[in-house]
Amino acid sequence: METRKQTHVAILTSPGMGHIIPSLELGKSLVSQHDLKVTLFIPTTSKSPQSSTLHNNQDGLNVINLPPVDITHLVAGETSLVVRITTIVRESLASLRSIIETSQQTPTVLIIDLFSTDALDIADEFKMSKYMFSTSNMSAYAFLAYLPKIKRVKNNNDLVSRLTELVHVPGCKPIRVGLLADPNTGSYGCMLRHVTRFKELSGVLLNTFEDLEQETYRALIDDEIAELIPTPSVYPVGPIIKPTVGPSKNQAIHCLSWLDNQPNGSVLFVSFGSGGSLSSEQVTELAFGLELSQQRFIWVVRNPIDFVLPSSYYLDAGNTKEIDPSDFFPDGFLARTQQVGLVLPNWAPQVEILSHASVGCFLSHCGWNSTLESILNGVPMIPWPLFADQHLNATLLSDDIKVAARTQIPPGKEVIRREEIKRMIRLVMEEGDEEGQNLRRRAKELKTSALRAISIGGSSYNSLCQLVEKWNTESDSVQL
Ligand SMILES: O=c1ccn([C@@H]2O[C@H](COP(=O)(O)OP(=O)(O)O[C@H]3O[C@H](CO)[C@@H](O)[C@H](O)[C@H]3O)[C@@H](O)[C@H]2O)c(=O)[nH]1
Repeated sequence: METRKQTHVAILTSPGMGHIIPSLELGKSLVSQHDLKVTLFIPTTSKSPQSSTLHNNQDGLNVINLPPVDITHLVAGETSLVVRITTIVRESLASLRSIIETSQQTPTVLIIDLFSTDALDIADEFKMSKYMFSTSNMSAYAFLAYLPKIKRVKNNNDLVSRLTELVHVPGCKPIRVGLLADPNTGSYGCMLRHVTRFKELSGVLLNTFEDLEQETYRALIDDEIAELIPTPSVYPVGPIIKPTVGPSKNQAIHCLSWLDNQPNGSVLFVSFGSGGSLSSEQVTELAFGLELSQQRFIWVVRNPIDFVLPSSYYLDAGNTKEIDPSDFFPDGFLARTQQVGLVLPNWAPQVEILSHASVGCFLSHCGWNSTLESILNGVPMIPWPLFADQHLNATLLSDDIKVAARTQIPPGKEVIRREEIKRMIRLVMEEGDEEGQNLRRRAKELKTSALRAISIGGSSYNSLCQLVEKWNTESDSVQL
């Protein structure tokens, strides 16, 4: 009997670990659980980190780093990250097209991410079905899908005032416009261009699960509301998170063995995602806040945004030193906290840390991957949003899902003071605090419900099966 050819799915992610990591995990799961053939395309620049760290050792999954593109002349002076990322993707499309054109088995499905909608033209050319993998939460997606419906503004003054305007996306909690798409930056127009192409998609895979965002999910599948939010079919398929990621072995062993020696639930993990940095003043306050809280901690530290490297750094020929926290920490901080704290420069094996029994709380910038990783490991959070969807995620976690402390982070660029940081940490970490107990209980419940969603027969598992079946049927008919 002739065996059917595996369905070939292409995934195009925009560069940035927050998108690459979940896209890779989606690819792995389509290969290992659903027997598809997957090619993941990653646009790069000469400055891109080597994604060989992304553990690709699976038959059926091909990870292709597209040739590096140079966008410096195209975005000179442009500060918007969204515009930069969009440009990198757009400049990589010629390479993507030629790889697809010459591939032995043309993919029948193309899954893009939010910043890759320009690739939909290639999908049209090669008659591939068009899907998007949204790496953020469902409310963010609903908001973006609704964006074209929001009345356009006339001038710059209007733009500024709209930052704080509440948008009532049907069926969802009101969202401040500026939280997701700052109309004062180039990102707004660029985002609008991406979201107006959502209507071309056959479906959107969301890295979340039904039980986590029930209200929004109901709105998105409600026929009446669908008239108002121009969105294709949605498929919550998450949490899709990575099991491990690229730290050097020594670093992993060191921090994990340090955790082995700490009591259960006693360590606060502090990290701001793949690119988040604080100001020097804020780093100082956080250091003192940690010290005042008298809790154990692991802190993944980056050079502060406004930090000027010491002159010795430039004088040192061939300097490979990337970061030395003692250059910017308060005097004596490392010595005073060495019995209780571990400072890791730049990067840590986050998932391993979060899954360790000694970790009791995650102080996080609330990137959606970090959020899902915390949820899947039953760890309550202290939200410290910095940019993009993170404020929205933080509100969701504190007010709706109730797995994160309610923080009093001042609006704008104000600094969070050490006393407030100490208060938040103690609230979650100390045994006796009722609010902390509730958060820990809720974190356990969510872990159970997240695990249920991705297990065989669970809502996310079924959603993905439904899609795969559709893709297989379509692919079979192409091959006939
Ligand atoms: O030291 C580190 C730091 C990060 N990570 C991993 O890197 C990923 C980071 O992703 P995320 O938590 O989502 O943060 P960002 O990198 O900031 O992600 C971008 O993309 C996300 C998904 O769209 C958005 O929610 C964020 O706001 C946006 O900044 C996670 O898997 C982490 O486990 C590590 O393994 N070690």
